[in-house]
Amino acid sequence: MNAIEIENLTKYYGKSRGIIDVNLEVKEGEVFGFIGPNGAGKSTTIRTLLAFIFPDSGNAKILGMDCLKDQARIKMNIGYLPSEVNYYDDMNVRDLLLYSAKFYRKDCTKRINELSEILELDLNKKIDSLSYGNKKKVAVIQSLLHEPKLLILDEPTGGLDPLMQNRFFDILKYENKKGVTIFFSSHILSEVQKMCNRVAIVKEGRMLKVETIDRLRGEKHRKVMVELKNKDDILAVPGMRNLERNDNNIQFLYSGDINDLLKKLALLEIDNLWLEEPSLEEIFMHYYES
Ligand SMILES: Nc1ncnc2c1ncn2[C@@H]1O[C@H](COP(=O)(O)OP(=O)(O)OP(=O)(O)O)[C@@H](O)[C@H]1O
Repeated sequence: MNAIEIENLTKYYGKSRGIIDVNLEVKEGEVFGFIGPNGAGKSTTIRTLLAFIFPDSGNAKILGMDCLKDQARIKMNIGYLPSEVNYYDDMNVRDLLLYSAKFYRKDCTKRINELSEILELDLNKKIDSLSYGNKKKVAVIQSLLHEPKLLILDEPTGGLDPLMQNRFFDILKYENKKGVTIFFSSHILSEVQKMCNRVAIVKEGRMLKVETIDRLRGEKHRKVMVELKNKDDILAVPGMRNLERNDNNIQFLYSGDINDLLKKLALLEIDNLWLEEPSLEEIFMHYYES
């Protein structure tokens, strides 16, 4: 079964575009990344899934349940971490977490204690007195305390320092090993690379591509930098893209046969040559550029 199924989902805010015709399937047990620049439509997709806002057209299912009709049942089975956390309350952290646990009709005390220990969060502190990062930890625990089958995380690492980000990722890896599906949005490629099996790329409200991380890497993109002796020489090989040229220096991404490239290069006088593995950021860049 798919943990998430989105079909032709469209949402406008008045006349302005939120998301257009988004289709997506996330399989049970996957760690799925949802990546795109600011304003691409990640949060809109997630908020529509959670029925915080309503789509203009299309539909979505979570764990086989309809996102609009079955939203109460869905909320019992998923954990959600919003990108921005806001708490205004003079409760202490423990009471707030126990209060949210009541919604699930479960005793979550042990789990709250374990998670707060891993994240070094003092449960006796008043929620109002916490820094943003510590409030984010409260939200992380809130999303996990009832042992949900699916975690929906909207830019989850914002506000957590690098040590806590690592602990958080360790928690996610552990949960995933237990079978929990994880769907998380991010504009930070390295964290997607670290965590995900598959990734969907979203741009200007539309889905551009769904790809496995292995495939993206396996497409054998190479970053090529050539310093030519003669600035008028031309280098053109099928498979070149993101070409940047500055007098004698040429830089591009190459996904063709390396032998074809070497044959072309052998015809030119070259001062220097670098071949590198591009970062995912560089591989993705052409999806983001028009
Ligand atoms: N409440 C709103 N009213 C009007 N337009 C909105 C609203 N929320 C989002 N939008 C618009 O919808 C589009 C998608 O925004 P969304 O927040 O979903 O993107 P995002 O990918 O989550 O970006 P970010 O990383 O900046 O949160 C943007 O053009 C944004 O301006």
